[in-house]
Parts: sequence; C-alpha cells; structure tokens
Amino acid sequence: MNDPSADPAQQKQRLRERLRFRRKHFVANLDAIARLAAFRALPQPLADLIADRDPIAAYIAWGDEPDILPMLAGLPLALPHHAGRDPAMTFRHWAADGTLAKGPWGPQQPGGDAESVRPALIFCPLVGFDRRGGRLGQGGGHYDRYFAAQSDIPRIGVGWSVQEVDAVPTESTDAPLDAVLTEQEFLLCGDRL
Ligand SMILES: Nc1nc2c(c(=O)[nH]1)N(C=O)[C@@H](CNc1ccc(C(=O)N[C@@H](CCC(=O)O)C(=O)O)cc1)CN2
Ligand SMILES: Nc1ncnc2c1ncn2[C@@H]1O[C@H](COP(=O)(O)OP(=O)(O)OP(=O)(O)O)[C@@H](O)[C@H]1O
Repeated sequence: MNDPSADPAQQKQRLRERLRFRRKHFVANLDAIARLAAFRALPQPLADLIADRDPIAAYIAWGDEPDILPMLAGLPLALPHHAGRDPAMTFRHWAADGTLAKGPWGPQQPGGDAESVRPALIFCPLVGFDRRGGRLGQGGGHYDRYFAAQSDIPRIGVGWSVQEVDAVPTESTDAPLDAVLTEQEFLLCGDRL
C-alpha cells in the first residue's frame, strides 16, 4: 500500500499503476448495458453548470477512459492539443465533424488548422481522484501546467468510480478539481462551482 517513506512523486507513480490496473479490469467486466449507459446522460446539476459556457474542453477517450462526447453532443467543444512531444498543451476548437489526427502523446487531437481557444470549463480524464478534489493524471504534468497558467477556469475530472482513493498524494504543483463526474455520481469539491 502507501509507503510513507516514498516521496509524493513515487507514491503517485505506484498509485497510477494500481489504478490503471483496476480501471482496466473494471471496464473489461462492465455489463454491456451498463457500459452503454455510462456517461450518456448529463446529470441536471452539471447541465445547469455548463449551460452557456463556450467552449467546453473535452477529450477523445484513450484506452479505458470514459467517452464523454455523446453526453456533450451539440455543445461547443474544444480538445487538448500538443504541437510536439513536450508538456506544453493548448486547446483547439473542434466540431463533431472536424478532423482528428493522432497526437504526439497518443490520444487523437484536432488537425493543424483548428483555431486555438481558451476553454470556459475543462473536463479532464482521471487516473485517480479523491473526494476533496485531489487529482491523479497520466504523470506528464500536462493538465497541471495548464491549470497553473489558467487557474480561474473550472476543472471537472472524469473517471470511473473505482478510481477513487482516500487521498491522492499531493505536490505543490497540483491544483484541486472543482468537481468529479463518475458513472455513479456528480461530486462537487471545494466552493468554486
Ligand atoms: N484522452 C486523453 N487525452 C489527453 C490526455 C489524456 O490523459 N487523455 N492528456 C493528459 O495529459 C494529454 C496528452 N498527454 C498524455 C500523456 C500520457 C498519456 C499516456 O497514456 N501515457 C502512457 C501511460 C504510461 C505507461 O503506460 O507507462 C500510456 O500510453 O498509457 C496519454 C496522454 C492531452 N490529451
Ligand atoms: N505548473 C507546473 N510547472 C512545472 N512543472 C510542473 C507543473 N505542474 C506539474 N509539473 C511537473 O509535472 C510532473 C508530473 O506531475 P503530476 O505527477 O502531478 O502529473 P499528473 O497531474 O498526474 O499529470 P497531468 O497533469 O498530465 O494529468 C511533476 O514532476 C511536476 O513537478
């Protein structure tokens, strides 16, 4: 379990491995109907929160991440974009019929001609989370850097319920989530939303 002598970065890396394993098995064993239903409907409090926000940053699901695009259909969207295999991440406008290309870190991203934009709210994929808004990502610090630079943009983590832990180890560069969406609940964290 948690090794208190390890530094937070090491603790996070161990936790990532455990939670990716847990996520993989959870998704592989999901009942077909439950899988179809998961993340399909916007919970009403969340629908109220994102109304009139333009654009909303989503992501193209990668591996076992939840696919939130059906839930956001019809809304003005942006997606993360990397110009190269470095941590600098921006967001670009994307319409459902817009082109996508494989990005340098794996996930699909908008094509080169898409316009750069500042999202009004960000949905970000989670490897892990806790109920106070602690967030564990892929470990690149990509979202962390963006959140540090644009700290006023509300950020909502998205993950499967099995990705919850008691407390995500924190470092000084971590920015807490304002809310978490799982297939089971929409959880507000802190008092920004
Ligand atoms: N869907 C999606 N889009 C995203 C992210 C994400 O986590 N998910 N990102 C979040 O930053 C950014 C891209 N950066 C990424 C960095 C690492 C990995 C990743 O999955 N890396 C390894 C994990 C480590 C491993 O297996 O050792 C992998 O391929 O599984 C994915 C995206 C922007 N777009
Ligand atoms: N604002 C920042 N400026 C510089 N380095 C940063 C910043 N935020 C995070 N980092 C560095 O990025 C590395 C990865 O951070 P962390 O383990 O928190 O990633 P993560 O939150 O899981 O990943 P991501 O943000 O990509 O989802 C750490 O070494 C951290 O120090």
